[in-house]
Amino acid sequence: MSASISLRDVSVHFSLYHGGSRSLKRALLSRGTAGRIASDATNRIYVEALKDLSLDIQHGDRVGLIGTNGAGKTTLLRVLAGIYEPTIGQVEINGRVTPMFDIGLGMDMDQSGYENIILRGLLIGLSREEIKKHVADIAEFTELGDYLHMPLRTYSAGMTLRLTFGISTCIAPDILLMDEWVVAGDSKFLHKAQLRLADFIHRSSIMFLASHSNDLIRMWCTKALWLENGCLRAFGPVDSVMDEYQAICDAAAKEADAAAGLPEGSSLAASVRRF
Ligand SMILES: Nc1ncnc2c1ncn2[C@@H]1O[C@H](COP(=O)(O)OP(=O)(O)OP(=O)(O)O)[C@@H](O)[C@H]1O
Repeated sequence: MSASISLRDVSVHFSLYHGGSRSLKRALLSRGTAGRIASDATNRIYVEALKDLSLDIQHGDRVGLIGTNGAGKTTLLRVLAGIYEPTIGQVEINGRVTPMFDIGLGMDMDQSGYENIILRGLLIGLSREEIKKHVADIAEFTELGDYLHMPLRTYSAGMTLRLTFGISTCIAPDILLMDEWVVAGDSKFLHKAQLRLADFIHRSSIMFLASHSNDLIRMWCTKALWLENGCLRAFGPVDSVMDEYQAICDAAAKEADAAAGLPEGSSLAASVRRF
């Protein structure tokens, strides 16, 4: 079966307040957050995290999600993972979705590493029989040894990462959803993880990677999807979308430098480029 994703007029709203404080409501609406905060006929105030998004993603697409802070990247990943239901619109997904962005999702701090392998395995759509076949491989990859018998609350953050990563990458994914932390690290473990990840991504049919790093997007993706204030600003071949995006980021950086009286190419410019 070939994997595919179709989104039709998808919007996601997060309710903020209902009725109540008029002054707070007025303050929020007047700020507007670039038009993101709205209210409906029943006085409900909400954020439009995604707005009228329509998309068709085909087998083989490796999609980089770009946009400034709050653009809607994580919300879109969560919609694709089935964590959020769209408030409006339809999502159709063919293929098994493997989310790799909420590291703690599906993990129980009071259960052992081995028990968590089963819990998270079930979360990523495996049956108990399938999970059992992968336990030895996951245990070997994590190098956690006897710690796998200990409760997760006794693990360091790095040990938890090894476990989560080992479990999530044990199967060939149809649709892989990632945040940049998965590919951006440079510790000894992450170097080892990158080899496994490269193979994992290669075996996936569709991949989404949300990142603020233009280099990572160009390295891993074939297409880029640019979100702006929850709306689709551009979607197409990675180089053409990234060139346009980078030009906008560079212009914003220049403007910020000029406003701050800094020379071009300063650290302020660099930080605007990153975000
Ligand atoms: N649970 C929530 N409740 C209320 N508002 C939310 C919630 N989650 C996200 N938002 C709002 O939705 C918008 C999109 O957020 P989202 O986290 O998807 O952005 P993002 O592009 O992933 O940002 P970043 O790059 O900073 O991680 C933001 O305005 C954010 O404040």
